[in-house]
Amino acid sequence: MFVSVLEEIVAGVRADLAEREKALPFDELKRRAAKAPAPRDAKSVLRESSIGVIAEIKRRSPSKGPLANIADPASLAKDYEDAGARAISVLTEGRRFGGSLDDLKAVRAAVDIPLLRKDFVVTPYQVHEAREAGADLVLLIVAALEQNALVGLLDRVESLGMTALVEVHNAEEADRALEAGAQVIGINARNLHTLEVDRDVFARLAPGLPFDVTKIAESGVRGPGDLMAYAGHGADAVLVGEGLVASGDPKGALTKLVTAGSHPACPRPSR
Ligand SMILES: O=C(O)c1ccccc1NCC(=O)[C@H](O)[C@H](O)COP(=O)(O)O
Repeated sequence: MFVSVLEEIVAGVRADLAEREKALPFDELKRRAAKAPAPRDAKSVLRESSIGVIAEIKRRSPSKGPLANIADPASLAKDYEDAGARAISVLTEGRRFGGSLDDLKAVRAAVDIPLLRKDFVVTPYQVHEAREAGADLVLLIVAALEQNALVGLLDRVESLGMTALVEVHNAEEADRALEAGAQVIGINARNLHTLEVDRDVFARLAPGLPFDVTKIAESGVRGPGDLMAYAGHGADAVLVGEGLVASGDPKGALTKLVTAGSHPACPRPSR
């Protein structure tokens, strides 16, 4: 039987999750999450009048292997914040991306802008973990979730005051995201089953989304030209990992993107 990359990742995530659930009962986790400082209003931050950048902390990936030796994620996050990132994405998956919830906690202590827990969230337990670690946004990948689970997790994220970034890669997934009530939709250029990157997916799907849905272009941004192209197709923000962490100068690379995004010649998100 063919097992896709996404299915393999989710199987590992579930195994690791079972260990954490044994170590910390759900009720206790919920109590701790309820005591965390209130989440930031990421929705408003992502709907400013110029295209924004969500800068990602990404050590390695299934598609590229090792990308960057990030010994101090808090310091990288501070550089991102100083360079004008609108939000920071922290990959917390350990096996394939080398991330952790400790990374998220360290980043939370270092910056004030909204934080995304970027992981393969399949249970409510992970949503409360995200809140406890200080996340303001939680990624929900439509391709990894049955519709009932997607609806339940989205509701859980919002009931904790956070924002769900609901990720899609094709028209059917976009319909499912809208039916579930998603208000912030990430269109990922990367097919998570095959790892192929097709930057044209955003241009194909974004026009079919309602104008009041916030649209994030994910993956494949390697420089200002890609950001400008996504802006031309109506993106409110781009989510960038490899193009920053593997550049040798993440702060400089982000500054170039932010400068391009705020240039008068850069198309503005349409409202
Ligand atoms: O990056 C991967 O290889 C990958 C493989 C399987 C599932 C998810 C994967 N990446 C997560 C992401 O969506 C990206 O980290 C994010 O969009 C940034 O992409 P990029 O700028 O191309 O690093």
